[in-house]
Amino acid sequence: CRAPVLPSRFLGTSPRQIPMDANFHSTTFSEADQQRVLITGGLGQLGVGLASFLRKRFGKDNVILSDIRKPPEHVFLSGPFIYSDILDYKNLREIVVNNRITWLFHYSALLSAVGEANVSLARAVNITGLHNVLDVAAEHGLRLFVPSTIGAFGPTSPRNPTPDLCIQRPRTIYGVSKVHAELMGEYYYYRYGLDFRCLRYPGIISADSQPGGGTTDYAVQIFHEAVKNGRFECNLKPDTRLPMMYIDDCLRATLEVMEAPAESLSMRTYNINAMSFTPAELAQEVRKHVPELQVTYSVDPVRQAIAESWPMNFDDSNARKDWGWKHDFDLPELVTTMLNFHGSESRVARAN
Ligand SMILES: NC(=O)c1ccc[n+]([C@@H]2O[C@H](COP(=O)([O-])OP(=O)(O)OC[C@H]3O[C@@H](n4cnc5c(N)ncnc54)[C@H](O)[C@@H]3O)[C@@H](O)[C@H]2O)c1
Ligand SMILES: C[C@@H](O)[C@H](N)C(=O)O
Repeated sequence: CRAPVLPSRFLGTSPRQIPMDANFHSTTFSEADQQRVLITGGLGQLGVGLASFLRKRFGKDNVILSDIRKPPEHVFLSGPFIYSDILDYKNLREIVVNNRITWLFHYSALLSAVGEANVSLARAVNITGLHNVLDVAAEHGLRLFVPSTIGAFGPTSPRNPTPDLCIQRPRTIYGVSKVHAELMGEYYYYRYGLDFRCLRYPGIISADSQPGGGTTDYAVQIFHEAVKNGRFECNLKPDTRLPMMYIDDCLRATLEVMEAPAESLSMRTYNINAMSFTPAELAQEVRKHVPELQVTYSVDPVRQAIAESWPMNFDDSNARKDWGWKHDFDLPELVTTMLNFHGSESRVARAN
């Protein structure tokens, strides 16, 4: 039984509690249909693509991208951008109120490898920042999406395949903070009625954005290097198997779970998957198009230890059953799409 009574931090200067029968969504039906979206941490590998995807659905001006970094010109010109530090609770609340936000996609985070290099910052951004986002979302009746990751599992989880519900004892601050996010989001759902939705992403592969310091980054970098100079030095061992997904599938899954009817969701946190491969298998597929590609291995012990504690294959049968998740890109389509993008980019660069 859910009791939407919010703790006193909500409503800031007015410490009154919201009664049990409060109507969080005071908008009319037609207003509710037109979402106003905020994306935090939007200048990383995934946020700009998400903004462009959501703008096609909700209109350019209804999707606000935010970050603490300065946006490149093409991003600044492509739609609304504002500064938002998720560690600043009042600023976050002001943005939500002034822009009448209804949906929040919380992408700010320090990823697995950079998190291990700066644990206190990762703890602040990934845990304190999440608390701010949860409180603002609960206070203003937002639908909240928080991505989790294959990194939310650890060496004692079943790794091949990894189901939705199993032991989660990750050994990185990134993984610990993501398990915390999953549990806090679910707690706010049961305790306060927050419409929290969460997908555990595999390693995401994108053509026009750079990864932000994770363990799966090699699977993006190999394409840049293969096209640019025909050589790639991989920081994981050739037989390290990890679940992966092309960015278009990831962004589509994110919108699909946000639009799924509440009654179709038997859980609040779902695994999603597309493919699973090793560096050697990826290199072999790339060589079908770039036969001269040479791959050498110079293993980063931090990333290798992380990868060896993560799932090898992801069981996403609940997402497929509950809300019809289905990926489009397997390894051959991924490689062709990535090489087409980088090939045409380098042809343009050579022509200029
Ligand atoms: N990329 C992947 O492979 C992958 C896989 C699984 C889950 N995820 C999750 O998806 C989300 C987006 O991932 P990404 O790859 O785009 O990450 P990223 O590291 O590329 O970008 C994160 C962004 O957060 C911003 N940020 C840092 N501190 C902030 C603060 N105090 N306030 C506001 N913003 C701040 C950074 O400036 C950066 O632009 C993350 O939560 C990540 O955990 C990503
Ligand atoms: C898998 C994911 O969460 C991220 N790409 C990382 O490697 O840290």
